Amino acid sequence: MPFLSDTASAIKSRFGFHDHSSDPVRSTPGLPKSVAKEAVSAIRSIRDWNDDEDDDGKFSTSTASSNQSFEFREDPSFWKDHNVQVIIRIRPLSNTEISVQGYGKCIRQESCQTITWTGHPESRFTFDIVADENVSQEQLFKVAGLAMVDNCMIGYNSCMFAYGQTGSGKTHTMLGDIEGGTRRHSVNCGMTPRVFEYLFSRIQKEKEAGRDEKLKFVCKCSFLEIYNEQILDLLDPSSNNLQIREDIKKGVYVENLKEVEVTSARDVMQQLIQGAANRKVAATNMNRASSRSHSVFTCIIESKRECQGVTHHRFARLNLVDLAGSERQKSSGAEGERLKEATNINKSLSTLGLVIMNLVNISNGKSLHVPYRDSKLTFLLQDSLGGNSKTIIIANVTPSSCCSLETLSTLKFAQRAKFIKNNAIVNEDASGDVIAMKVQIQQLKKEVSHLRGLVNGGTGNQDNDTLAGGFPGSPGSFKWDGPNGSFSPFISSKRTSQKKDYEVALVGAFRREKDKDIALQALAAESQAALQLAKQREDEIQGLKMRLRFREAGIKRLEAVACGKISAETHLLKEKEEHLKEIEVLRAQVDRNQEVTRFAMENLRLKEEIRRLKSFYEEGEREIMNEQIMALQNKLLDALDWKLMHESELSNSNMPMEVQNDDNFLISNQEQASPWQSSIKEENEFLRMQAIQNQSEMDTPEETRPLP
Ligand SMILES: Nc1ncnc2c1ncn2[C@@H]1O[C@H](COP(=O)(O)OP(=O)(O)OP(=O)(O)O)[C@@H](O)[C@H]1O
Repeated sequence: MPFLSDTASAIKSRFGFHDHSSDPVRSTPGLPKSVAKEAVSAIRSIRDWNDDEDDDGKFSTSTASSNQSFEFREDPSFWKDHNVQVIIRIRPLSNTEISVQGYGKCIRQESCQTITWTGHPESRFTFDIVADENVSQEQLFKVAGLAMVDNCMIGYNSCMFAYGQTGSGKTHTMLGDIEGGTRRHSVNCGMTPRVFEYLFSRIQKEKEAGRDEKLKFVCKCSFLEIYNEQILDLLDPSSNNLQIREDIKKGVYVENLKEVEVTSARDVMQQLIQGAANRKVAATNMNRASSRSHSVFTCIIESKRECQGVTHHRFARLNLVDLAGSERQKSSGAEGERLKEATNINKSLSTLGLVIMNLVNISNGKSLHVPYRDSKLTFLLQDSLGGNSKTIIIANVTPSSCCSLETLSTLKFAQRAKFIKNNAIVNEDASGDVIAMKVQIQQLKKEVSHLRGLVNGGTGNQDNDTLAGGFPGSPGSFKWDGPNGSFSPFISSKRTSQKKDYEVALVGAFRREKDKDIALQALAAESQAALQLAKQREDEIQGLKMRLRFREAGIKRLEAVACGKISAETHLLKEKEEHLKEIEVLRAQVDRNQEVTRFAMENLRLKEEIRRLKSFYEEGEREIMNEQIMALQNKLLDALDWKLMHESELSNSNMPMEVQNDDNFLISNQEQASPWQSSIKEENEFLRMQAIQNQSEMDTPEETRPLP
């Protein structure tokens, strides 16, 4: 079983550190170039981030002491194919739990992805990652947080939810020890500070790498709390009951929510500490625990890159959400504000559950309304649930058997969430000054025209902006032939003959296909006939049985006649009646005689054969054969003409000049040569007549041809 001592190398390989150090993008084929470029810089940043990591070695030492641990086995290309990731985080047993319930546990981890709830009945769950109690804050960040920041840098909206019952470790996961500073100061600092430390280190690297591109980043943070279906601004506690608005341009946003520009992880830490303190004060003032409210820390990351006069604008929203405790709030006995609070907390979480359930059903093909607007939380985070976002859900559980049912409920929630399908897109657009755009359009036009030129004749006239020559495949257009785009009349005639060959092949193929169809039909008819034969046999057996019964009845009657029980007359009448019936049965059998069936089948087959031959003759190949025969005939006629011409020349050239001018002598000379010449002539004439006759026969329709 794999141990966490392997985790560091697993994480390294996940991000392609050792194998593809020179070309890290190779592990993610098919990425667009810009995204690939981002990935390269992301991986470089991770490497740098990893290099100055002070507790890298601690993974193995801290986990070596554990009983049984599992490595994180996340697919390196996970976010390329998925938009929602569900992680289970198991926290260690607390002293209180040990004192109440001892070391009894309600869950058993089976692998780095599976976990079994050991209650009754035992239930096994599979998730993207199961992080056991030995997984440190740093490890969890490296598996979940790094990728989330990378996604944001590419321009994807990202969201991380911490879900679980009170005390299961949500705040520990999302914030952890923030008073102690970032990871450099405290091993217990949670996801949020680590995320921002990494985010700003990446921004710094990007800026350094793209100095010539005038790269600018603007990050703005906000921090809010939803309690009792009311929104409180944690960065400005004087404004509460803020309203959620929706705008085509902005999407869903909180009106009048304070946004603070941050330029470093330290800035973010300040805001986080400030917000957390305000949350505590608000909770004390209202006499309630902070676990009854949801907190949402949002950072909007905008980047502007100027390149050749065009501004590329990228935008990503990062939401880090610490949800209220998922246990059911007791409303029995509660009155007034407490009752309202219990109802609202249940409402927001049950709406979250319903939204997830409906999203799962929708992904299974059902058409359902998703009640995003039924709670402030789901309305605000609707993009993160089934929308334009890459979302991570960390479901926190306690292993203690004293919280068995709550843990089961969290596992079930997480299981459902696994089926949510988001549709994340890169938020990017480009704008620029008109002249730069025009230049670009002009260049693109030239490129298009150049390519068209290549397609239409190989000259690739760059200045030709028109569509001269037509599109490839249109009549009169030439096809591009090979990389040099050559074209010649020889190729054209070759193509024509090739075309003819293809036509011939096609006709043959069609004919063969038709033959097969006919053969299939014949087989079907044969099987039909066989079925009929079987039925006929069945009928025959029935007939024989009937005749047997008649015979038995006859014997019985004869016995009765012998005993004097019935008269001979009655017997004969009955016998006659039965014989008539038997004759009917036999007649029916004769009608369905085997021989008849065989002949019928033979008949059927012959009919098909005739049809097939007829179609073969009438279609396709008949014409081709005719054409071929005609071509041969023509060649024969040409050859004969040539032969005749040359023979007459030959005979003339054999004569002496003086003799040629003498008519009498010519005649006598002709007479001299006549036996040999006339036989050749006759032969030629015969062949010529034969050829002409053949040709006229070919031209005459079949029906009108005389019978041989
Ligand atoms: N993975 C962990 N490792 C060590 N300690 C943990 C871990 N998870 C939680 N704890 C500790 O458990 C206690 C409860 O955790 P935490 O306050 O984060 O729970 P919570 O789910 O946020 O509760 P609430 O809903 O009340 O805010 C804290 O003392 C925390 O330090």
